Amino acid sequence: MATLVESAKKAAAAQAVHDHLDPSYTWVGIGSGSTVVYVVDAIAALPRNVTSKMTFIPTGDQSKLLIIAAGLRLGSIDLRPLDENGKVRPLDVAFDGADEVDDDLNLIKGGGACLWQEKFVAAAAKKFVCVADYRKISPRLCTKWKTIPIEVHPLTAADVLRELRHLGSSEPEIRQGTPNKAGPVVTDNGMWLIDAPFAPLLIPRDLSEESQGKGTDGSWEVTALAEKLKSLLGVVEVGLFYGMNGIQAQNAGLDRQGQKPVAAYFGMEDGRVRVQSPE
Ligand SMILES: O=C(CO)[C@H](O)[C@H](O)COP(=O)(O)O
Repeated sequence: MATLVESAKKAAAAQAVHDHLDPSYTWVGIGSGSTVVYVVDAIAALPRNVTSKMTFIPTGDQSKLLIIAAGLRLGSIDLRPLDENGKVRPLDVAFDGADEVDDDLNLIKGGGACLWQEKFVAAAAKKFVCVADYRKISPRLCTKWKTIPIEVHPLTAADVLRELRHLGSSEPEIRQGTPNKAGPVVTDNGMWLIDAPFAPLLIPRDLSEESQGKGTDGSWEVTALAEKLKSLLGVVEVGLFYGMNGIQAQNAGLDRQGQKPVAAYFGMEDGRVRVQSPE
């Protein structure tokens, strides 16, 4: 029998696919993790004449195998077509899970070690839709999921750990593959992951104009911390999804800048699905 959490994930996935996978779409991003399995199930259950017109772009080896197993057409993020103006055509929609979602739709991702490709796919989509269960809802990031996953080049890991301690992360650690692999987890991109604990992060409305990205107690605002982490030599990507969503970025005339979802779907304990949209 499905557990409460699994039923919640499944309900959220079904609702998100129903609401956001328009039959006219042709390019669809598929994220990573256990919730995305239900997204793929919901898509595979659609009529074949709908899904056969679509190409599915994975965010790593797990989703690549899911797409193939479901009999859907596999594409690759680096093989997107160009539009009539020579610009790379955005994905119509991308679905992915999250480890924590705050009041402002900022996310922590990377619990499944796929964050770099996940961010590339999310940022390449007009609409990125987050699918999760009730455990992921949180007013501020690093409240329930207490560490930020950071993908680093292995040669730089020791230096990045030192820098993280300077930035206020208590005891950042290289993620280990135990018990399935001796030594560090190696990502789909051949990198290592550092899990960096931080005090709960702030969102812009917590701060005054002159705060410069930090609260009076020294806690970081999401964007300020994400940009600081990204600036460290050897950091490939940070598991904070922040800033604008794809639609907001397009409206601002930007390409590939949207990282936040246009909506987060949460399966709840009582069987309902709660939808969180930008305020
Ligand atoms: O970011 C991720 C993988 O890197 C996942 O989307 C995240 O960890 C959520 O996973 P799950 O659906 O299993 O809870």
